[in-house]
Amino acid sequence: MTFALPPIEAVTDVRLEAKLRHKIDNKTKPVGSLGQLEDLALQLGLIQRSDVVTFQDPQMVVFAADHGIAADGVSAFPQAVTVQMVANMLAGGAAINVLSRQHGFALQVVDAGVAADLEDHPQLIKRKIGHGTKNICKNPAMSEEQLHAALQAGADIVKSLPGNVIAFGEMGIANTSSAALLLNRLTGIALKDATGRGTGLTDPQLRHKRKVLMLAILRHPDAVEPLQALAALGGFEIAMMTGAMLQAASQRRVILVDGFIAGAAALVAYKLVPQVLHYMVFCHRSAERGHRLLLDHLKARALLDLDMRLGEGTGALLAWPLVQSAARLMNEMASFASAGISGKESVEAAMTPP
Ligand SMILES: O=C(O)c1ccc[n+]([C@@H]2O[C@H](COP(=O)([O-])O)[C@@H](O)[C@H]2O)c1
Ligand SMILES: Cc1cc2nc[nH]c2cc1C
Repeated sequence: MTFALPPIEAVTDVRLEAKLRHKIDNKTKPVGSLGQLEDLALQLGLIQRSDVVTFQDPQMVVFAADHGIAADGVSAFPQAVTVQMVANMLAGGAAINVLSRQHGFALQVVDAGVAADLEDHPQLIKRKIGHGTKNICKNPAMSEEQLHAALQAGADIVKSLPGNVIAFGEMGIANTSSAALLLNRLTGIALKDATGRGTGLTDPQLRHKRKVLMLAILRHPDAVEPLQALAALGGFEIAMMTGAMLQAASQRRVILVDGFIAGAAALVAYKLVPQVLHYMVFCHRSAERGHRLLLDHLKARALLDLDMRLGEGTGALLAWPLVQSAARLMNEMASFASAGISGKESVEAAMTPP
């Protein structure tokens, strides 16, 4: 089975963009004074092809999987934490549960490739591609067949979910290693700079991680195209998020991107279909070293910078009130004309000698 890249429309409607800019610029505020929220309002309007932005049934999806490279001591935590944290999420106790409840997001957890098997649960979507990836220091993470199955599963999951906003999070011990390797391979950013402390490595542990990742990258010299790199260096959750993001964009849904690992999936999706970027809101900048460089590469600016590095989708949901505010400001704020407020033209006229 080969995953067919879904068609994604660019949101470049010049007339609509002019209309939206006019609406935003004529609101009762100095032009540009709502800063990044104005760009966000414009983006939301372009995605929804309307100057009134509405959100329905927001979805939070956490993709979980294990990584063979965890055996090489690249994470501060053991592989078993992946399944344990999935169980915590299904019991309602993880940070992402708290934030999903707070912000009214329906939460689903996807078993994309957790090493252990999980019991059925109403919030668990079982799409296991394998029991963890192979150790990428020795082998490609997954076969081509597994890669395409993961991309397709991600797209299927999005198709099965309602709503027009979807937030992407993940859980997978050692997945900052895959994210760093993908960042290096797809952008040329130095591996040393792409590699960070993840769940909290000490200095000597970080040095060890860098050595291990150098071996891993040298093991896959030919995996240069995005899909080849994803199969060789990625993870089941990263590949599934990539397919899911592409599908979400093809359905013109707003994509809320969490931290470094969700960002790596976004990067792969962008390298496959650049227009996908129009649908993405980069919600926060993680403390993980490579995330800043990843966002710079995408010329993206995140909404929040709170030194967070948890993953799960937590940064995405913390930014949600800002996304809602951008929409409401666009929808509800008065214009100079409707409020009867003088524009700066009257001052300019007074300053011009008759
Ligand atoms: O989202 C981030 O930016 C982020 C940064 C560092 C760590 N994490 C989370 O921590 C795990 C990966 O860290 P590590 O050290 O095991 O590679 C994984 O479960 C991620 O959700 C997440
Ligand atoms: C406890 C814990 C919770 C997490 N949530 C996402 N990644 C995580 C990694 C660890 C180690």
